[in-house]
Amino acid sequence: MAKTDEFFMKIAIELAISAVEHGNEPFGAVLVKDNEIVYTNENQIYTATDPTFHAEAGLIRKFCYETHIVDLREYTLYSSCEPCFMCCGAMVWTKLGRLVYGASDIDLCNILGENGSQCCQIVFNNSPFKPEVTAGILRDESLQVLASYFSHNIKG
Ligand SMILES: Nc1ccnc(=O)[nH]1
Repeated sequence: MAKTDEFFMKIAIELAISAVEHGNEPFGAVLVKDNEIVYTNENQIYTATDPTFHAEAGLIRKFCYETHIVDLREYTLYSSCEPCFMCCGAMVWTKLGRLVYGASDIDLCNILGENGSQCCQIVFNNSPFKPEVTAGILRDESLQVLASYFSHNIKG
C-alpha cells in the first residue's frame, strides 16, 4: 500500500526531535524512493561543529557519498521545515525529483522574530532544475517542535 506524505513527514519530525535530544537544532529529513525510505538524517551543526550540516544538505552529502549516486530525479525528500538557500542548492545540483516540507521559512522566522523568505521558490525559480514542491504537510506539528526549541534556545 502506498504510504502518504504525512507518514514520511511524521518521521522527518521525529528526526527533528531527535536532533534536539542530541544537542542540535530541530530539523529532520527523510529520502524516499519507490515508496520506501532509503536514508534519513538530522541536523548536526553543533555536534559536528559544521554550520553547513543541515538535515537536508547533510542527507544529500552522506547518501550520495555512500551510494555513489548523484542523480536524485527519482527521489522524494521530506523535510520538517522549508530548506534554506544552501540546501535548495544541493537539491538543484542533484536534480531532486520532489521536495515535501512542513513549516515554511516564513513560519520559522516568525518564531525567531526575523524576516523569512520564500527561499525554495527564489532558488528553484532561478535555477535550471526544480523539484516538484509540496508545502505545508503536518505544518502545525512541525511548527510546534520549532517553537518549543527556539522559544528557549536562542543561540544568536
Ligand atoms: N530547513 C533547515 C533549516 C536549518 N537547519 C536545518 O537543518 N534545516
